[in-house]
Amino acid sequence: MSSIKIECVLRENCRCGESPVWEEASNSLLFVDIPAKKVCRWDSLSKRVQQVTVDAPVSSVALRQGGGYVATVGTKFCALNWEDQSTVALATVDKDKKNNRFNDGKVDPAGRYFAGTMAEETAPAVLERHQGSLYSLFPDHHVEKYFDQVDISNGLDWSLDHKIFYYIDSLSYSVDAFDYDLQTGKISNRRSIYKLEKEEQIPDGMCIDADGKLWVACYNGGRVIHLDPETGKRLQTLKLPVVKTTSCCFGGKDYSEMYVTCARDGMDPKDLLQQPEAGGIFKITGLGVKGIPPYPYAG
Ligand SMILES: O=C(O)[C@H](O)[C@@H](O)[C@H](O)[C@H](O)CO
Ligand SMILES: [Zn+2]
Repeated sequence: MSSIKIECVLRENCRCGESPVWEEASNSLLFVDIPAKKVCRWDSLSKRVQQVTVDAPVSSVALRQGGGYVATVGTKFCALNWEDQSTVALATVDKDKKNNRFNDGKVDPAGRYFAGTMAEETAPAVLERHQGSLYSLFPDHHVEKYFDQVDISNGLDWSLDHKIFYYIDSLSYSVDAFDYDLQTGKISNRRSIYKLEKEEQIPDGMCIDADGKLWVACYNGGRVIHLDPETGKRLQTLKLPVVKTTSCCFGGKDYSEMYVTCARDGMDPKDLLQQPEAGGIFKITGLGVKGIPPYPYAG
């Protein structure tokens, strides 16, 4: 019998922590604080955090084949050199939409960096609707656009056989699936596989586990829900002591631990007093399921 343990391992006071990614080579968790324009790297052994500050909101980070990282900064896909703290733009999207920025992003099993955009928020989940699009940066640095009319482009991952792409547009309150062609990176046949219940609030970041099941962080819901994408059933709910849970990934030894990010922005002083760990990094152990390593960007 495994017993689930949920603990805050880092009190980072992120305004909006997001995009947790495990880097096995350094035993570290990478994540971003979007409005603070920071990419952070928490060493799970030394418990120290390093950070790189960039010049625009940074909404996701990913590993890069051959070393270093890639990140979505403002409306740019960028390469990030940790040593000299420099970023180099690889491509820019939404040039005609000055109020847009990237949001969540993740690399597909073939090494393409997928990320979507949204209009900048005036308050959490308050924004001009339908301004976002979903894109991917191919290894040769060209960008493909999949669709527009997105509200808040969020969680994404791929099935273990690479034949399905899972995607969340937060304000649809739905987890969607597409058929996925790994060779071409094309998506088709969009359908909903899970509609959130009212108390689950807003679906945000997401990851897949080694059994092919999904874990979805629920913003304002203070939880991560465990979904079976084949039956559309919720299998489990993990409740956290913070309400603005934003994303999750597996990491640690053999990817047996789950890491969860969360936000502080949008909380009033009373809530912040009651949730002193808001904006921190949570580790969940004893889930009895493992994750899979993140794919590195191949360009
Ligand atoms: O992290 C994100 O995905 C958005 O940038 C955040 O602002 C919130 O999560 C969003 O408001 C919830 O819908
Ligand atoms: Zn998000």
